[in-house]
Formats: sequence, C-alpha cells, structure tokens
Amino acid sequence: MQLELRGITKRFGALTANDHIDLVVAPGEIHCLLGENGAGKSTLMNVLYGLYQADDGEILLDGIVQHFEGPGDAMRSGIGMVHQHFMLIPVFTVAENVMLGHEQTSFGGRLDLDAARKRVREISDRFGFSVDPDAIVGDLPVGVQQRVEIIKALSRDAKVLVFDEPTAVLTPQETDELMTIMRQLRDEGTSIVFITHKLREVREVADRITVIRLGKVVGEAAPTASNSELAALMVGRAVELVVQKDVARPGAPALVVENLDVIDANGLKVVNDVSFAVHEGEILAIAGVQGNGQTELTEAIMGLQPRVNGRVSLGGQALTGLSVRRVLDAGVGFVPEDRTEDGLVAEMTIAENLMLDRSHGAPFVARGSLRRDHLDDFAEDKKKEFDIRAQSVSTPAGRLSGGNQQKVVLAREMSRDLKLLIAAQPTRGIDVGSIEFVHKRMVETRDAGIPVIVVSTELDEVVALADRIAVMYRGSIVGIVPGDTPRDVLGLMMAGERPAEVAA
Ligand SMILES: Nc1ncnc2c1ncn2[C@@H]1O[C@H](COP(=O)(O)OP(=O)(O)OP(=O)(O)O)[C@@H](O)[C@H]1O
Repeated sequence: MQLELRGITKRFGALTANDHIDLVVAPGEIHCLLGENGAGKSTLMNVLYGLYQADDGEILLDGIVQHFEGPGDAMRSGIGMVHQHFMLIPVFTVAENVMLGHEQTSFGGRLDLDAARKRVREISDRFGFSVDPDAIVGDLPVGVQQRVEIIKALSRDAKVLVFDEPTAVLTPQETDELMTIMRQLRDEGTSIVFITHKLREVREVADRITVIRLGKVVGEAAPTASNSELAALMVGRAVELVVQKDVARPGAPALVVENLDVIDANGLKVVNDVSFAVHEGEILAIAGVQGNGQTELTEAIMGLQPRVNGRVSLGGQALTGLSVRRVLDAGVGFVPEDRTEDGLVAEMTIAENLMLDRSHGAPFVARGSLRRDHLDDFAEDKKKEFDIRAQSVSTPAGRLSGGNQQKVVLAREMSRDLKLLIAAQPTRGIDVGSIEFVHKRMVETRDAGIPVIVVSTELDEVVALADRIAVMYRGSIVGIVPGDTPRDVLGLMMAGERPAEVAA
C-alpha cells in the first residue's frame, strides 16, 4: 500500500513540531526518517497513527484521503506501529497478547484463542520468527517481544509498518535479526517507515532516506551516502563521529570494587565475585550483551541493590551500605539506563528535574526557600550547553522528545561536583550531533582527573571512549583489556571467552 503524507502540520501551542511535511512511502520500500532530537519524527508518526490530529494536511493510502480519529481507525486502514516501549502484557502468552489487540469481531466473530495461536504460528513460520504462541511474554528476551509486536501488527493485516527507534533496546545480534525481518517484510510488499539515530542501520537497510530538521523536510539522501554526509544533513553542520582524545594519564585508584556479589529477588547471584578498580583520569567501559549483570553492578555501587556482598570504596571512603542519597552526596554522578523509569519526573519542569537529588537543594535553596531565579539561570545555561530543545526551562520533562529527555538527565548528572561519573547507555536515543558533545564532555571529565565508568552495549561507543574495557558475561568479568582491543576479540569475550583463550 502506498502511503502519502501531504503538508502535515502539527502545532503544540506556539511550537510547530511538523511544518507542512510531505512524505511518500511506496509498497516494498524501507523509508528511513532521519533527524536530530526534537525534529518532529515521532510527532509525525503519531499523526499517522491517529494519536494526534494534524492541524493541517492529509494522509492518503493508495491515493485515498483518510480520516483517523484514533489508532483504531489507523489500524483498520492497515497501519501498524512497533513501539520502543512495548505495549504487551507480560503475564499473558504471545497468543493472548495478539488476540487482545483485536476487536471482538476478529477470528471468526469471537475471541478465539486457538485461532490466535494458529495465526501466530502462521506468521512466525512465514517470516522465520521462531515465536512460540504459548510462551509467556514476560519470559521472552526483548528482541523476541519485539517480534510479538510485529506479529500483532501483521495479524491485523498491516500494510504500512512504522518502527520508531526499534533498535535502541536491542542487542547487536537482535538488531541484525530485526534488519533481516524488515527486509523480508519489504520484499513481501510492506511499506516501512524506519526511525533510528544509528547511521549504520540506515545505510544497511534504507531504500530511501528523508531528513527532517526543525519540523521541516530538509532533503533526501541516497542510501549510498556516507555516515559523515548523513550526519551533516541531519544536524546541519559537520560532525566528529569518533571523538578525538589524548592518551589517558591515570592517577591513583579511585573507585575500588572487591569481591562484589549481587543477589536478586529470586535468590540468584546476578553479579558474581566482581573486582576491579577505576583510576582517577581514566574511562573504564563495561561492555557486554544486555542482561549480563552490568545494570545490577552499577546499581550496587549506587546503593540501589538490597542484597550485596563485598566492598566498594571511593577515594578510600567506603560506599558499601550507604543509601543512594549518601552515595550521590559523596560526589557520584549516575546516568541510569532507563531515563523514564529512574532518571526523570515527567510532570516536573526541566529546571526542577535539573535540581533533583541535589542535597538539600544546594545551591538553589537559601534559608529554606527555593531561589527560583538561580535555578532558572542554571537551567538556561544547561539548556544551551546540552542543546536541550524545548520552548523553555519551565516545560514539563514529559513533553520533551526522547532524546531531549536523555539530555536533561546527562546535564544534571554531569554538572555535579563529581568524584566519579557512572553513565549507563549514556547516548541512548540521542542524535549524532549530541553524541559528539556528550562524548567530548566525558573525555573532558576524565582529563580533569575524574574516574568515569561507561556501561554500554554499543561497541562503537565502548571503542570510542574507553581507556580500558571490562567485559561482563553472566555476572562475571571475563577480562579487563586495553581500549584498543580489536572488536572481534571483544565480541568473543562478550560470548564468554576469556582473553587468554581468545588470543590462543
Ligand atoms: N505532547 C506534546 N506537547 C507539547 N510538545 C510536544 C509534545 N510532543 C512533542 N512535543 C514537542 O514537539 C517537538 C518534536 O518532538 P518529537 O518527539 O516529534 O521529536 P523527535 O524527532 O521524535 O525526537 P527524538 O529523536 O528525540 O525522539 C519537540 O520539541 C517536543 O518537545
């Protein structure tokens, strides 16, 4: 089915998020939508999916003008959306989830689990998804849950599929599998809109590329364009894709972790006897496939894990057993991997979010009352420095685009009086221009003598930043290797091989 958007305009108060956007997506085409944070990509897709009503413009399917009052109308007309935060019910089976997405009239006039099961199996077989209709969704890896979302859309006969940053939460292998699935869907005639900030993915699957900036289409790029060409088109200037940095001059060990175990709610040891040190003026990257204990390790350092054995100290001062508040007060900046869950309060303004977790509100509180002018000045500075795209510092954080929300968390955590910075997936969802800035800031932090831990599942990021790399596998560190270790060696270590075995 051919999708055409004509002159779509969407305003939020004084802000024009989409300004007369034209876009044509042909059947059997993967059309990438590129643009910096806040450019208006998700807004455009929400208009297409009936979540927002356009102020102006038309949506046409095979040349016929559509009127979508809500997602139900869009779905009935053949539009499917694969969300980044899944809309699945974890305690239900795959078939039950797929069935739930249907109206009462589907599957022969009643809710019929057998029919849903059969449909899941058919679609799964057709695309080689290997999804078991009776599996409980919550037990499935993220990549498979995403396939359930795709099956759900296809079971409703979606002819146009929108993927809004689908790879942000996937492992590299799951990403490769998703790329294969997208190609298969395309070859069967599905029209695909694909939003991503990862240029490698764009170059791998795109048939056509449209770039939007500040709500307007600024041009098309050929799929053969280089990463730097794509980056420049998106951001409107040349971007340094890999940050330049001098050799580290590490000082004394600052953060020392000894024999750390973390036991989870089910009594499983998810971090197993981990020991390492991070020196002043050094970036240690913790690499690994998502779910190998990295999250629990950083949470244990922060005082966020209840059952921990072993010792953690910073500059000789014990952190073990301290509350999160006290760890933050000791000068630890922490960028959590899930900004919406742990990083921000959506209802609070940008300025308020920037002062969260500051001990006693200092320096914004004087004699018990908030110095709003100080806070606003500080917030204005950070907004400029971190290029947070928003109407004002009084905008609620929940109204920001995903990438701009991430920048608020980064701005807050990197602006503390740091003794240690721990950043998990720091550049998730942010555009290439902002990645350049954040990476530079991390190197500057290091050069100021501060120890930095970067947890990342992105090898590009690990290799760009790390002075040393600790690779985690099943709760243990399989090895700590130099920052210039070849990627294939890192890949093998991420699958559990020890460096000595890899070298042999
Ligand atoms: N519900 C809303 N109310 C007010 N403003 C909004 C709302 N939704 C989005 N915006 C604003 O519209 C602009 C476009 O946001 P959008 O989410 O479409 O950007 P995006 O291109 O998807 O960015 P990202 O790459 O960061 O996800 C932003 O300035 C955002 O703050």
